[in-house]
Amino acid sequence: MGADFVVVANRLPVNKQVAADGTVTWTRAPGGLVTALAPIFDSQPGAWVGWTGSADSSDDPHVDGIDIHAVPLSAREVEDYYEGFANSTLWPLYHDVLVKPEYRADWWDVYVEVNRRFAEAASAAAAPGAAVWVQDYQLQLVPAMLRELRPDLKIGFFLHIPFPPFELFSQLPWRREILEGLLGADLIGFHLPGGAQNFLTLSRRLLGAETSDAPVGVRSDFGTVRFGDRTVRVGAFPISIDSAGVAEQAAAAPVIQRAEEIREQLGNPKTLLLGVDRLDYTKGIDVRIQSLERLFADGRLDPADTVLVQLASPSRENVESYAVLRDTVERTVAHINGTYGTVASPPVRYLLQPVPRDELLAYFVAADVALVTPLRDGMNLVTKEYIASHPDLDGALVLSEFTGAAMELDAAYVMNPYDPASTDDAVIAAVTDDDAERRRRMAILRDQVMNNDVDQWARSFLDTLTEE
Ligand SMILES: O=P(O)(O)OC[C@H]1O[C@H](O[C@H]2O[C@H](CO)[C@@H](O)[C@H](O)[C@H]2O)[C@H](O)[C@@H](O)[C@@H]1O
Ligand SMILES: Cc1cn([C@@H]2O[C@H](COP(=O)(O)OP(=O)(O)O)[C@@H](O)[C@H]2O)c(=O)[nH]c1=O
Repeated sequence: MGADFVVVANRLPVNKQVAADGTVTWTRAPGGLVTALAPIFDSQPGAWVGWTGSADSSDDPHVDGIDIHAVPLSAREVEDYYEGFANSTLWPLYHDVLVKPEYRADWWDVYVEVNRRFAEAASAAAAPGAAVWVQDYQLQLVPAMLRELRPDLKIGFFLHIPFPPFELFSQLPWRREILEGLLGADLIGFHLPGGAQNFLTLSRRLLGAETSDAPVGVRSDFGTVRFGDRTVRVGAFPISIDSAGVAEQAAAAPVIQRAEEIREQLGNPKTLLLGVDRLDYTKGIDVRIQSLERLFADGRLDPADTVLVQLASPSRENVESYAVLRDTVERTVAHINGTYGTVASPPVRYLLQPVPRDELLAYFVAADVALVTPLRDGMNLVTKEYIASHPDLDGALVLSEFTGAAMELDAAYVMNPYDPASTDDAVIAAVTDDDAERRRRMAILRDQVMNNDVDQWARSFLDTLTEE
């Protein structure tokens, strides 16, 4: 039978709970993608193909409204496919080579094998003529593998991270295979027109494919690649959040009360700065902490009335570059607190734990300034969540120009994370500008975020994929 709509992603949208008596229950994970696709799953039979997140697990999760197809991964596959090729080769290569990508043929072989398994699971899950939407860099070979198994399907692919230019992508020993894998799709989506443009150039220069010349627009003016006897469309679809949902949750009385409590617990500082990230070297956590140290040293900010809360969620902990980053961040935090703090009031509060949704929203509400300073980031949803949490137009956003979000949110205090002066000046302006200027900027940011939500993202991609 099969489903008319199938999502294929590295991770399944499920949470596992084990009761004291060992009973296991599964719930839908409240992530962005599953929220965006919920109305689509509610209106037609839908399936989701993905990994549970645990190695060597025989878990077979069930949740309401989505037909879950778990793809099990062995411990060795997690090492070679997920930590290896996905996160030690592709992730750094696609993020401006911020750390040196490792090119290993044994990792590549396992990446191919795991992608084949995902393609087979998707093929088994899909009804005749179904729309299948493949997600992200972990699964770039799935479109072509799936097309070979099921030429009847409409296949879409969306890349959630930046797509690099010719000069960087060409380093990859398997560059042709990746492009050919992606070109199995009918529609390939990127966050930004620049990523789509890079893909067109690479298809032309590395595969000799015939490509369109006109600039790619946002949700419009799609590019084309003629590949074999098919024409593949290429477009820009910037992802967003459930803007109204976040705004509503952030305005709830318990969240507001918790926000006040947080400020009180921090000693009611004049300025509360906030960073919220996976602990990833792309996120520029070190950039903002070093800026704070300079601003204290130069006397431009007073450590007695400024607090930075950095919430860092552990990520990819078995990958060495992540361990190195953790060490750097923790040494810098200790240095600033040792130099500029007192025992009772260290200026940097650092938490290395995933923070649950409601608690996170309370931090967004509480913060005077959000510091989003990545060296490179596909979009950065935290940015949009912070904006949606400030209906009263209080709050200010310092935003790196190297995030996808910066294309839409240029009313933020935009900074260059590679330029210490630009970073410091943006932080100071966000902290010291008068209320009128901060509110003027926040009003423009809110207009953009509230009028462009994740539902629009999903619908615009899927409508484009399925239109005749
Ligand atoms: O699954 P993990 O290895 O734990 O990593 C978490 C996710 O990180 C990446 O997120 C990206 O997608 C966001 C939404 O489009 C975007 O805002 C952000 O800039 C990207 O970094 C990754 O792409 C996902 O596949 C991971 O699940
Ligand atoms: C640190 C932290 C984050 N979240 C939530 O996770 C996502 C992060 O999305 P973003 O696009 O900013 O970046 P990556 O996908 O990680 O590269 C966002 O929705 C955060 O609210 C969380 O729930 N808990 C955490 O501790």
